[in-house]
Order: sequence, then C-alpha cells, then structure tokens
Amino acid sequence: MRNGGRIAAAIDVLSDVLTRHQPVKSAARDWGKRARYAGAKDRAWVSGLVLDALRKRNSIAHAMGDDSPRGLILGALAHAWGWNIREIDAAMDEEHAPSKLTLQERERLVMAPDPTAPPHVQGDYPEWLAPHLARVFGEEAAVEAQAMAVRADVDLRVNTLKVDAEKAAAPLKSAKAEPSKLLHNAYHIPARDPSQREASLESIPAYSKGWVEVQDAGSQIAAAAANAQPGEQVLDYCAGGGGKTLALAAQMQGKGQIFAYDIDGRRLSALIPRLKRSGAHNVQLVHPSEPTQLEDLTGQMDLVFVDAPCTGTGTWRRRPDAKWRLKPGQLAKRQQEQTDILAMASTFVKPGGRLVYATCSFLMEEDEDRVSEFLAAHPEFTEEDAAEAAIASGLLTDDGAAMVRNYRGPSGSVRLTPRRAETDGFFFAVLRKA
Ligand SMILES: C[S@@+](CC[C@H](N)C(=O)[O-])C[C@H]1O[C@@H](n2cnc3c(N)ncnc32)[C@H](O)[C@@H]1O
Repeated sequence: MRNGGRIAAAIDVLSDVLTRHQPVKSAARDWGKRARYAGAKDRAWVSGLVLDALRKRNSIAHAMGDDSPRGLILGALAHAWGWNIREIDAAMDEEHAPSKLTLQERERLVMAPDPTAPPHVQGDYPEWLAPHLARVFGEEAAVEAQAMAVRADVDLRVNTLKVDAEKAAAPLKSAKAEPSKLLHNAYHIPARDPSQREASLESIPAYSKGWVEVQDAGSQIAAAAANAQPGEQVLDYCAGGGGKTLALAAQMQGKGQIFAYDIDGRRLSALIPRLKRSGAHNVQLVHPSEPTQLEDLTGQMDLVFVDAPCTGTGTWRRRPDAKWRLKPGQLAKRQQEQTDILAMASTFVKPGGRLVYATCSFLMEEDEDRVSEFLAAHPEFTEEDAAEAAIASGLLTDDGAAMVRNYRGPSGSVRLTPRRAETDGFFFAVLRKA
C-alpha cells in the first residue's frame, strides 16, 4: 500500500476506536479482514499511527483545532511522526488517499505547540483526571504525563533458572537488546518504529528456550521488592498470566513453594505454558474452583504478593486507548477491589511474614491510600522500606538502587514512572506482620 491509502485506513480505524469504543487491536484486526490487499507491514504502520494519535490526542486536537479522526491522524503525522507539510501533501495526492489538505489544516500542521495550554492538554490525559495527576505529581503533572504519551520500550528479564545474563547476551543481539541500566539480569530494547515492521520477540530462539521473559523493568523491580528467598512459602494472590510468579520463582532458585492464585481461572491457564518454558518446578496453581486449597494456606505464608487489579494508568504508553476509556466509576470500583483483596490476602501471611502490594497505576487513590487504609484497619502490619527491600534482593544495579531510593515516598513505598525511570508506572509497598 502507498502512504495515502494507509492514512485513509488509519482514519477509518481511529473512527472505529472512538465511535464504537473498540480497542485499537480489534479495530485494526477488523480493518485487516476487510482490506485483504494490506500486508503485515501496512497493518503495523496503520496501527502504529492510530496508537500515536491516541497517545497525543488532546495536544493534537488542540494544535489542529479539530478532534475528528481525520484531524487527529493528520496531526499525528506532523506532531508525533515529525512529517513535514510537503511529505503529508505528497501522500494526500496519492491514489486512495483522503481528500487533500484544507487551508486550515495546512496552517495548523505547521504550528508550534502551545505552552499556555492546560496541563491535561499538554500532557494528553482526560480532563477529569487533572486533580488526580496534580495530587501525585504537582506542577510536574504535564511533563510526567508527556513521558507516558510516547511509545514504550521493551524490557526482557533473563530467566536465571536456565541461563545467566552473560550467556543470554549473544542470542539477544538480533533483537537489538542492550543490558538494562537498572537491573543486573535484564535487557532493554528501545521502542520500535511502527513503520519498520520487525520480527516479534516471541520468535527469537532465546524466548522459546525460556531464557528470557518479556517483563517491564518496573514490574521486575516491584517483584524484586518481594526479595523472595529460596525455601520460602509464597502466595502470588493475583497471579494472572504469571509475570510476577515467574520472577519470584527465579529469585527462589527452585527451592521452596510458590502458590499461584487468581480469581480468574482462565488467566491462570495462560501460566501453564509459561511455567513449562521457564523450567520453574516449584509453582503450584491454586484454581478458584478449589477454594479449600487456598484456605489451607491461611496464616502459613512467608510472603504474599498482591499484584492488584488496577486502572493500569502506568501502562498508558502501551495502551493509549485505555487512557481515554477510563471513567471515574472504574477507578472507584478498582479501589473497592483493592481494599477487599488486601484484607483477604493478608490472612495468608504468617507472623513475621510480609505482604507486598503492587499496582501498575500511579494514582494515589489506588496506591498510598489503599495501603494506609489497610494499615489503619490491621495494626499488626507495619510498612517497611520498599526501596531497601528491592536493593536487598541483589537484582538492582547501582543506578537502579539510586533510582528506587530517589523515588521512595515518606512511608517507604516506591513509585516509578516513565519519566523517572523509563519504566511503566509502578507502585510497590512492603508490609510486615508482627
Ligand atoms: C495486575 S493483574 C495481575 C498480573 C500478573 N500478576 C502478572 O504479573 O502477569 C491483576 C489480577 O488480579 C486478578 N483479580 C481480580 N480480582 C481478584 C480477586 N478478588 N482475587 C484474586 N485475584 C483477583 C485479575 O484476574 C488479574 O489477573
């Protein structure tokens, strides 16, 4: 396909996303089915442009004076992809392109960003969240959010159950992976350019051999704060697809026992092939249909990890459509779930054991507020220094250690963000039972 046709397709896909409230993935898949002539490279190009338009939706709409799918896609070419007006003009002259640029579009496409626009416009987030971002980031709300309005890098965790970081290095060269600045056993791959379709990471042999897992560095650092020891009894209470379970298993070097529970049995099933690939033999799945299996663990665990369901605001770089779908009611619902889950999960901690609470949200309502509410209702728990706990795992580099200390809050919890750490937004707190 020529670029003109791809731009027209991106406008169609974005219309579906905005009017039918579809995720980009399914809107792009539907378009791909209609457009049999489109190849894999075209699909990557079109989805990539739609995602970038959504990442910067408010600032592009403000610059273009137009928040229609056409305005957003044209604006994304200029303001996200850096195309100049001649390149856009040339594409719009091609066959199957949308109608030519209007005079107003031409003027708007070359305008510089407006430094007087309000923070939710400069930072590209929904206006109703403005007080929430101001609460957590103060005057830095717009710059913090701008770092969430770009494409995300990819991190790999080296599975030390199978290989060490040095041995993993050579096969990762083809994926352009560099050693992580923050973690010893991790590699970092800069965000990919959607106009250059590259092989998926899952297709590299190091992945199928179980040498590496795709896991954001923020998620790896949150798991490090658990500092799980060989021989411990551990419950991963919201195990889902098992990202944290596998990281904990590696920390424990195959010794001790991990119980992986999730209220959603289907999500747990996704963990089975991952466990096989990873070579972790000490993980037992606790299915929600067998509640007595879970009850037996009451008061027995050295460590309970709660990777709580949340609004996912920390992952806006990867899922920019979710940023605009989020509504106040969902935030309230997640807070209630977090309260209930913390109370329930804490019953499995043995005296002297620890409870780690993590979210991939930067909202204090899902983070510090939930922890302090829990502590007020459970005086047998006290909060410890989560930065020092992560450092004690031995998994962080000197830069990683300095970074978690720098972003440790007054009560000991840590909040990482794309701007601070080039990770997803992550929050983690460590609570110890007397
Ligand atoms: C953030 S995700 C977990 C991601 C996972 N730990 C990982 O690292 O890949 C949150 C999980 O909590 C689960 N969940 C939601 N409510 C729950 C509850 N009441 N009890 C246990 N798990 C719950 C969801 O099904 C979801 O899989």
